[in-house]
Amino acid sequence: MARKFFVGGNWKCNGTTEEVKKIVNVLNEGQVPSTDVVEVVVSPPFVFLPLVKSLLKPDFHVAAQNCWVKKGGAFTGEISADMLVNLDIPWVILGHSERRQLLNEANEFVGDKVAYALSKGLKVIACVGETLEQREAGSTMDVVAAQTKAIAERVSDWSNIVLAYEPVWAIGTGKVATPAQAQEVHFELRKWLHANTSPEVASATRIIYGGSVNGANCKELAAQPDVDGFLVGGASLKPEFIDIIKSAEVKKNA
Ligand SMILES: O=C(CO)COP(=O)(O)O
Repeated sequence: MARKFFVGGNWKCNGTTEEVKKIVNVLNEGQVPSTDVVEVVVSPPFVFLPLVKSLLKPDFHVAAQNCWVKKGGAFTGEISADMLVNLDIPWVILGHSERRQLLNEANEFVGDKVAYALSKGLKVIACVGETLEQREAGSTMDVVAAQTKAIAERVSDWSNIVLAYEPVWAIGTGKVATPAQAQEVHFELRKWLHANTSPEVASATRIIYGGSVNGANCKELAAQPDVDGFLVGGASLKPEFIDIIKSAEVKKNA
C-alpha cells in the first residue's frame, strides 16, 4: 500500500489574528496537488484552532500542538484530548522536541499521551529525534528507538499515527539534515517498526522529516524512499509552504 505524502505545518507559538488570517488565505489560494496525492495539516496555537478551522478550505486539516495526558479536570493551563475531539480537531502533535526539552516531557509521558489521544479518536503526529550531542556520540538510533518504543509499548493500532523524525540540531537552525542523513534514520526507524510492531505497520506508517525544511531543500528530501513527508516549522508561516506541499509530486512521479 502506498503511503500518502503528508505535509504538516507547525506554527509553534506564533501569530496574531491578522497574521493567521493571512496565512490561511495563502493556503486557500495555493495551487497544490489533490488530496489523493498529499495530506496537509496545519497546527496553529490552541487559541487560533477554531478560527483556522473555520477559514481553512476543507482539503486541509488542523492539528493541536499538544494535549493533556489523560481526561481533563484540575490541571490548570492544560487542554484535554476530549476537548479537541469536542471541537472537531482531528489531529494533535505530541512529543515535539521543544516540549521534551523545555518542559521535560519524558518518553513514557509522551507514550501515555499518544495512547490517550488515540483512544479518544484523535490522529497523532508523534515526534522523535536526537540532540547534536547524542548524534555526535553515535547514539541517534538508540535515542529515537527508545522514544518510539515508549509509544509502541502503549499502542497496538498504528493506523492513526504519523511518526515525525525531527533531529533537534536541525530545528530552527537552518541546518537541515542531508537527504542521506534523513533517509538513513527513516530507514532504521522503519526497520525498528518491522521488528517491534509488525511488517504491516512498518510498511504503512508514514515517517516524515522535520528540521529546517524549506522550499529549496524539500524536493531532494522528498525523493528519499523512506521520507513520506514533512513537519515544517518556520517555513510553514510563509508562502513557500505551498512549494513544500507541491514536493509531494516528486513521490507521485517516482
Ligand atoms: O520543529 C519543527 C517542526 O515541528 C521544525 O522547525 P523548523 O522547520 O523551523 O526547523
